[in-house]
Amino acid sequence: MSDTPRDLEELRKRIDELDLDIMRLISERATCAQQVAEIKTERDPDAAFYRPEREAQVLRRIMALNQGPLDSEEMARLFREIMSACLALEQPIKVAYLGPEGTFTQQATLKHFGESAVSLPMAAIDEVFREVEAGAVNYGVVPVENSTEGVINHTLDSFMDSSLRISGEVVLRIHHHLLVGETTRRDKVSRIYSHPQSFAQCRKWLDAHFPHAERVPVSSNAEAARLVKTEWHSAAIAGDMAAKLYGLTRLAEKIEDRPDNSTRFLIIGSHEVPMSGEDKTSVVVAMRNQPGALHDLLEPFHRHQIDLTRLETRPSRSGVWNYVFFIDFKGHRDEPRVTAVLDEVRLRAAELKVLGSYPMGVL
Ligand SMILES: C=C(O[C@@H]1C=C(C(=O)O)C=C[C@H]1O)C(=O)O
Repeated sequence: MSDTPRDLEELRKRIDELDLDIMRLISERATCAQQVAEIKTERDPDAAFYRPEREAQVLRRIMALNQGPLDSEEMARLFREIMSACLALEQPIKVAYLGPEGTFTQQATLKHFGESAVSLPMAAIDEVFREVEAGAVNYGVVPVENSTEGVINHTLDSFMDSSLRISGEVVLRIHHHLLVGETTRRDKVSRIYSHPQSFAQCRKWLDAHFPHAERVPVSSNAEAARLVKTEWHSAAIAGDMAAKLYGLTRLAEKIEDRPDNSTRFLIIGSHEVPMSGEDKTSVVVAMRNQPGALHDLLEPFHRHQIDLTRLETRPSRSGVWNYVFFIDFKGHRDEPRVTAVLDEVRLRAAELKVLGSYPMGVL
C-alpha cells in the first residue's frame, strides 16, 4: 500500500470530515430519541422509556444490514453504546447486579445495558431481587447457568418466591486469567484464590500447571483479585474487569478448560415485555408426584412444535408436590400457539407460573 505523507494527510482529512458527519447524525438520533420520550410521557406520565424489545430489534437490524469491514457484533456493540447514551439523556437506567464490582455479572450488565447505565453491586442474588422489587432500581442482573458447571440454583430458587419478570437474557463468553500483583514472586505462587465455579472451570489447567498450590475458594472472582494485591505468594483466577479494577497482570491467559465456556445471565424487572420477533419464554411448573408427570408436561410442547431450550428440575420446598420444573422455550406468551400450550399445561400442572417472555440475547 502506498503510504506517502500526501495520502496520509488526505485520509486524515477525510476521517475528520466523516467524524463531523457521524457526530451530527448521532446528535440527530439523540434528538429523535428525546422526542420519543416526550411522546411516551404525554401518553402516560409513568411510562417506561426503556423498551427492551425495541432495542433488540434495533440491534438485530444493524447486524443484518452491516456489510463490513467491521464485523456485525462489533458494529452492534457501537450501536449498543449509542442507544445507551441516548436513553441516559432522558433518565440513566439503574441496574442492580450480583457484585462486587469487577465480577462477570457486572461485565454482563454493561454488555446488555451499555456503559451509560448506572450499575449498583449487591452482595447476594436475593438482594438483587429485593432491590428491583422495592423499586430502588429499574432492573437486576443475575447469573443463571454456566455451560461448564450448569445451573445456578440460587437464582432459580429466588424466582419461586418472587413476582418479578424476566425481561431479557445475556450470554457472556467467560475467559479466566491467572492474575498476579506487582509484588508477587511469580515463581513462588503457593496459593490461588477464586470463586468455586471458576476453580471448577479451570480444574484441568490448574492440575497441570499448579498441582501443589493451595486453592482457596472465596465469594467472588473480584474478591480473589482484591486479596492478591497484598500477598506476594498468591495469585487469583478472575476475568478482565477484576484485573483492571485491581491493577493485576496476567501470568497466564484464558486458562478455562473449555474454550466455549460461557455464562447466561437474566435481566429481571417488573414489566412485561412485548414481542420483539425472536423471543423466549421461561416458566416454572409444579407437577404432582405421579407416574408419567414429566411426559404429560412435555407432550403439549412437542405437539405444538415448540422448541425447548432448557429444562431444569428443582426439589419443591412445599409438601404438596415433588417436582418443580424450570422450562425455557422459543416463542412469546402472546403468540397463539404459546398461549395454547400454556393453557394445556395449566390444566395438567399443580401450578404454572410464567416468569416472562423476553427478546433472545442479541449481543
Ligand atoms: C427511542 C426509544 O426509546 C428508547 C431508546 C431507544 C433507542 O435509542 O433506539 C430504543 C428503545 C428505548 O429503550 C423508542 O422506544 O423508540
